[in-house]
Amino acid sequence: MMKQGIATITMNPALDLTGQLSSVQLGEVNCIREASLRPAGKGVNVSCVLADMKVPVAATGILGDENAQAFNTLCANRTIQDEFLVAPGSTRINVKISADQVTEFNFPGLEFNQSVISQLESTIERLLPDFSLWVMAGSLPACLPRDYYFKLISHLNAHGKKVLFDSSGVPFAEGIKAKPWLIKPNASELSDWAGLTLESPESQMKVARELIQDGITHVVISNGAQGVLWVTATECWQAQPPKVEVISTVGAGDTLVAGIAYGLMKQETPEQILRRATALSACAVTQVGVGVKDYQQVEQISHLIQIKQHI
Ligand SMILES: Nc1ncnc2c1ncn2[C@@H]1O[C@H](COP(=O)(O)OP(=O)(O)O)[C@@H](O)[C@H]1O
Ligand SMILES: O=P(O)(O)OC[C@H]1O[C@](O)(COP(=O)(O)O)[C@@H](O)[C@@H]1O
Repeated sequence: MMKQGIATITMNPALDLTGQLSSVQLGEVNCIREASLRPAGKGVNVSCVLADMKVPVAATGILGDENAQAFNTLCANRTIQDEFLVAPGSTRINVKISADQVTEFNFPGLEFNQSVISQLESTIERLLPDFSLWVMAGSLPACLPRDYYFKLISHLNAHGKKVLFDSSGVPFAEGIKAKPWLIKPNASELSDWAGLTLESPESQMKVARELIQDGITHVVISNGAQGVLWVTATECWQAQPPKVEVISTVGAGDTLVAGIAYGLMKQETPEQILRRATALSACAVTQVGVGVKDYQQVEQISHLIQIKQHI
């Protein structure tokens, strides 16, 4: 029987090695004040937030067998259905340095062969009857063809599934050709794709409407501290978070995706969905690592989100 839950696919998971210091001196020795190493990657992060919100969630993707344990433990601790496959080698480590701003180093990822790709595809096949909402997020490791998301999204679409897709660069450009149900580029990823500088809500809305005409249902554009613009064929909503203390912006986009997925799954109104999702992502930047740490803080911030509907 179909579960009321969400499945996530992370083709390129990562351990995030996060360090904090007051300022980075390029070309010098920089001593890190606080450090942490956590299992992450876009779909993994989305899964953590959803699991914290008590959504049944299954997470799949391909890990390196040398450091898969951290992900397996995360799934066990957060009650995430662990559907990860392993291939020989090490899952990549991405480095995130928080100083006056965050500098991120995202590494290319694991190399694996066709046999593990076939295992992943069989896993997806097995999960298909259980989940109607699928989140596919992040980069693609170099061993996969650049249009691999096109293939996966087309397959899920053919089975009547709703795909929430968040990627960048060529994998994003190729993936959206399959018309996922929802996409969540940030403003700069959308600008890169369009070959334009999309700074104003009006210019973003125009490009979003073109994508919608082409067959995508929801275009959610995230804009850092400036919030979110959500466009459908008939509506356009904008959310502005309040000013918050920023500790790390890593995982803010993934938290937003989780919040939107949650509200859509619960069939809430666009305003309810956007208010909570924006609050969740604003709270995410006040902490290191993803997850809902303080529900009261989310509730308080949700009342401070300014929502506007464009007519
Ligand atoms: N400085 C900030 N203050 C409040 N909310 C923020 C801040 N930065 C990000 N957010 C929230 O997180 C969402 C995603 O952040 P963004 O940086 O646009 O995504 P991505 O991580 O995908 O690049 C934003 O739309 C916003 O709601
Ligand atoms: O798959 P990519 O695009 O290389 O990104 C992976 C990185 O993005 C993150 O998922 C964070 O993403 P967001 O800041 O966009 O939410 C990190 O945990 C991870 O290191």
